[in-house]
Amino acid sequence: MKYIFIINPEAGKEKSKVELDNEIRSVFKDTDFIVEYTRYPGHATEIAMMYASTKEEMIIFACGGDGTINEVVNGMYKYKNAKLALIPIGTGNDFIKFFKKISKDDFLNLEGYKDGQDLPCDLIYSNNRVCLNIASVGFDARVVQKVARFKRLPFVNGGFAYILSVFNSFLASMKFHQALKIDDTYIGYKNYIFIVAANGSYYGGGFHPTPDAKINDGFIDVITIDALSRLRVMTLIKKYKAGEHRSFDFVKEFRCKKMQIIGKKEVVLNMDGETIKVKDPVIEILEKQITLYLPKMNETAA
Ligand SMILES: Nc1ncnc2c1ncn2[C@@H]1O[C@H](COP(=O)(O)OP(=O)(O)OP(=O)(O)O)[C@@H](O)[C@H]1O
Repeated sequence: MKYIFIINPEAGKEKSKVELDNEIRSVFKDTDFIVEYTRYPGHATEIAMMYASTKEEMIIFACGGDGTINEVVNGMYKYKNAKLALIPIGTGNDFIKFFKKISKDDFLNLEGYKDGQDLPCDLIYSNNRVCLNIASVGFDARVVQKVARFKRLPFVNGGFAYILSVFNSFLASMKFHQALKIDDTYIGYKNYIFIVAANGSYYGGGFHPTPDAKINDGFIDVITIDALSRLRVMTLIKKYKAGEHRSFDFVKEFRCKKMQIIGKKEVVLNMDGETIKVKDPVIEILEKQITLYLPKMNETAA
């Protein structure tokens, strides 16, 4: 078995990359391991693909935040010889919050991977890309898209870019006029704030849109939020963050294998923090497409 560590030196701030590097060299010293550092956005996809396509049995460790996981998954998901492990040294690390019985410290403890366990996991597919966690269209996708733009400004770091982006998106129209196709059911045009298609259950720094979503059940959990006034949105954000929004009549839930978001114009589609502009995206589940390699724990993870 080969162990490939792909480290994003720009991710998060907590765990020092030097410390992680030393730990890898100490814990994995008697194994066949390689440590690679990303040098630019998108590089983790290239590295993961380069190794996974050799067809050798391997575990690829995505060391970073959710953006790094997304890049690594996109490079390796077609190759069954490669499993994915997660070392959450990013800022939000929302994907791993799905695992109630494995803490962030467990994921960070390299010793735990000597005797880990496999969990086949679904992926969400759209427009030649996959994501492990959550895809969305509407207000939150716009926020993600604008963060990247604000980050390019001088003296603007990630946190400030996020605040600027939320503020800016809040001032723009918050109505997205879309029709939906959920499996074979057509739902006519309506104004939404956003539409979330989830495999995992947390995103955006701890928001909990789909508390019942399971990463290995073969389904996409969809929630839609109808257009509301800005004041109403502000009063409800806390409930949305806590996952307590589902009883409101402006929230609808669906579970499906495939959906389409239909509109007159292109939409911004967010897939785990990566955004693309597309017309009428089809979003579908790829059942058990990837194997997660989880650190040792006492009970089953999902
Ligand atoms: N060497 C690099 N220089 C600049 N950016 C990089 C480099 N390597 C990777 N990136 C980019 O860094 C971005 C942020 O990474 P990531 O999402 O993993 O960390 P984070 O934002 O701290 O965590 P989270 O998404 O969990 O909040 C990714 O979009 C990735 O493309």
